[in-house]
Amino acid sequence: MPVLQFDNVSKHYPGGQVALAEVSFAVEPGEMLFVTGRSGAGKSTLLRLIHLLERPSRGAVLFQDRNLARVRGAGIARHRRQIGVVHQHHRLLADRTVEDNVALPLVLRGLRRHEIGKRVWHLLDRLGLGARAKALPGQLSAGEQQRVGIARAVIAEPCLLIADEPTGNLDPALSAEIMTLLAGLPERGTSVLVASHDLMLVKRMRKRVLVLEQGRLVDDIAPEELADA
Ligand SMILES: Nc1ncnc2c1ncn2[C@@H]1O[C@H](COP(=O)(O)OP(=O)(O)OP(=O)(O)O)[C@@H](O)[C@H]1O
Repeated sequence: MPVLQFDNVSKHYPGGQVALAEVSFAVEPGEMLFVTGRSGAGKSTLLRLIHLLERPSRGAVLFQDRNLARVRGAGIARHRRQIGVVHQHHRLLADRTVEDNVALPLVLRGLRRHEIGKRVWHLLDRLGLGARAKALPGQLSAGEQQRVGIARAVIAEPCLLIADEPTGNLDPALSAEIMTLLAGLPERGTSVLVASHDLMLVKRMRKRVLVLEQGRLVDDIAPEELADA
């Protein structure tokens, strides 16, 4: 069963702007893929539909075989808890330590303090952030801040991780590092969907690539096709 499926999805914003037009694709458990395209191609809209910040004008978005059109009210927060989100700007809480920021999704799920501490420290260690656990976000470099943002997004082991331009404000070397982290970090079984306009960087990752052009899905490139890119 795909973790995520877009079935002929169109999105028109009020005012008539067509952001997505008849987009169909499926994402399997554990798959990593990129969505790329120029500014305005519809990448953010696609992610916003998954996170229920927008609703399709036509067609259906299915998450684990469930049509999201049926998810309403309190179900929206429940749905969002199953998805990890990495933002372009990390959106960490400035007055909380790295450790507390990463712990937050587990605190919201009501896990015991001891269990939270264990999981947070284990993940921070894997990310090379162990020594920064007690620092405030403002005391970290941009790359470190983004790594903390990723840690927070994956700590609760979501079945889907989505990232909108996660390297938007980082230099090329750091961008590659963050993309590699996104590809390798999630537990097995977590699917990862990353929106990025940086086609060169995306191609180098050798993963499946969806290409959007003015809201249309014009290409769905398999990793094998990128072997010589
Ligand atoms: N809230 C909105 N109201 C009206 N039009 C919108 C809205 N959000 C996006 N759009 C339009 O929909 C189209 C797709 O926008 P979207 O933000 O999804 O593209 P994008 O590929 O993520 O672009 P970028 O890389 O610049 O973030 C654009 O033409 C945009 O102007």
